[in-house]
Amino acid sequence: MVEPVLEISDLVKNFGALRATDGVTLDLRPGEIHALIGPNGAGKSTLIHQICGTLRQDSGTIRFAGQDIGGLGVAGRARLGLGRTFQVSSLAPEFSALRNVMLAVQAREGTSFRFFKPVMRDGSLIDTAMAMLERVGLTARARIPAAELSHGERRQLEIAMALALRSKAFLLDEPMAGMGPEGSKSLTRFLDALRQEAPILLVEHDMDAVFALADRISVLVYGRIIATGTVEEIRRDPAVRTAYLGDHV
Ligand SMILES: Nc1ncnc2c1ncn2[C@@H]1O[C@H](COP(=O)(O)OP(=O)(O)OP(=O)(O)O)[C@@H](O)[C@H]1O
Repeated sequence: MVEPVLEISDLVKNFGALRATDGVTLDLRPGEIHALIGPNGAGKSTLIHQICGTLRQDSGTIRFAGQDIGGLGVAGRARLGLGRTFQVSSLAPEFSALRNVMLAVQAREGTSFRFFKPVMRDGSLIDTAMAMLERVGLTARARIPAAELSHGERRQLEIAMALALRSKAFLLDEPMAGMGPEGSKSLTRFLDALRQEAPILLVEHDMDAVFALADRISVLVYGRIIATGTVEEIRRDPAVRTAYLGDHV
């Protein structure tokens, strides 16, 4: 079998008396979109935060690109190629789309964030960043401050930044949230192509997008994975229908 890019084993996270992650085991394989679905409060965001390092697990292991990343912080994991976009955006809102991507390119190359001026004069950095913006369809918006971009455009910008970091896996937390039907459709097409770049762990409530994109789906309920399978397997699973899908199938 092909080696997974990301391997989570028996992960546990408690918030006081609440077990938000209850023995989660899942993996992400090269080239796939693995969707993580489940009701509100099931623990999806908590899991993503433990993978990217903003929360530490109480027990269990997370292996990424062949190594145990449990001891690394957010920056160390990002340097290894863990690319993420969040429900709450991590963009610098006052900077242009182009400058945000340039900072990501710079971070990949290990240059300090402080030297903005020389960076803006570096033609090759601009070219690299513009190429990323072109990939996500934001060329015409390159000089617009991130704060003035639409919600959908900000999501595309975050993906351009993840591309700039040469991510080996993408963690996407509800990328469709707040998008209109057109935005969702075009983001779905984009994510479909993005999986060739790196596999995607996709947390998403939009079931049209999940069913269109996912190679595998895991269903999280009360911090536990109750089923993992293909779209058809998950649609048919009686426990999943009872716990979550109901009318969605
Ligand atoms: N920092 C925290 N302290 C205490 N409880 C928390 C904390 N973060 C999350 N929780 C609780 O952990 C559980 C899982 O929350 P989480 O946000 O991970 O769920 P989710 O599946 O992402 O939900 P949604 O689909 O609404 O985003 C919830 O009961 C939530 O109230």
